Amino acid sequence: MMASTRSLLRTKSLISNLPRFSSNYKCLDVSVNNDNNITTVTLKRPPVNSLNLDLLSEISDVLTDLKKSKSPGMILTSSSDKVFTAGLDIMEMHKPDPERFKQFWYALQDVWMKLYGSPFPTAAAINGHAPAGGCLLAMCCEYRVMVQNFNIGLNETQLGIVAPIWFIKTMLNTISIRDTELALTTGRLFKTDEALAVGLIDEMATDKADALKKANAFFERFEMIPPIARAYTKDSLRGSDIEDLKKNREKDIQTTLSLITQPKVQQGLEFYLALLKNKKESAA
Ligand SMILES: CC/C=C\CC/C=C/CC(=O)SCCNC(=O)CCNC(=O)[C@H](O)C(C)(C)COP(=O)(O)OP(=O)(O)OC[C@H]1O[C@@H](n2cnc3c(N)ncnc32)[C@H](O)[C@@H]1OP(=O)(O)O
Repeated sequence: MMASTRSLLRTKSLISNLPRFSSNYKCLDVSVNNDNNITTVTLKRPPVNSLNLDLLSEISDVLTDLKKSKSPGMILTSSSDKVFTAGLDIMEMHKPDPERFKQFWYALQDVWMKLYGSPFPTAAAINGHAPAGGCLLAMCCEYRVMVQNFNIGLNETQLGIVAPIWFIKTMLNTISIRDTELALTTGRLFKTDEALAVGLIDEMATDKADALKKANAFFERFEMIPPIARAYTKDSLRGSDIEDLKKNREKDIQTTLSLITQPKVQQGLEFYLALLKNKKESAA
């Protein structure tokens, strides 16, 4: 075979393996780094990237595309300069329509299973606050770099809600049992340096560019590691958590719906929403 034909075939096979991303994402920017083929997925749902059904569905789709295309890795970050994501969209939980809530929760479960269990390596460049569901997404990644002077943590109890067991398992996969218990029962939000001290993040960064540089450097660790060995090892560590949710998926949806619709929980959410609004008014 002529050298030029061989190189053409190689190029064709490379092209067919490249991730094909929908250009129709409304709440995400997706770009591939030409130097290392790592995909950066940027959350882009102003003002605070709260995770509603639309955003979760798009994240789920992009994770499917990355898996199909055998991506060498993904970085998750935000287009905001102060919020990574504010967690679940409280409006999806406040006076929810039951059918919509079920779809919303199903989409969240999907994102968790795909991100926590992704065969490709993942890093979060956390360039802003990451409370609750924001912390969950970051913890699903294998490596976290966080810009100084922001907050991260599972603060659900502060809202009068309970973090589901799979949120808890994700934190247990990240920090110690003791620190998880203290953090969850008090709904603690860690400052960046405090998060580093307990191992909730792996590195601090001065700004987003520094966070992206450090996140990109993480993937160099796998250059000499066969992807299949890497993926199986990750699955050995995380797979049983995912299996547990798969088995209990419907029950998890029903339990969450019945908890979230309790009058006391709804009052707590209303109070919390009012606090957010008051904060804005008193700052003005
Ligand atoms: C019962 C068991 C069942 C279920 C368990 C459910 C698990 C839930 C996990 C979650 O993720 S719950 C969500 C928890 N999230 C938070 O506690 C974060 C709340 N937000 C903030 O603390 C702040 O907004 C911020 C630090 C992220 C950003 O602060 P700042 O930049 O100053 O922005 P504002 O506070 O002025 O917010 C702008 C705008 O956005 C609205 N907003 C904020 N967070 C959310 C949210 N999570 N969902 C929906 N909307 C949110 C906020 O009210 C403002 O709205 P305006 O209309 O006043 O502009």
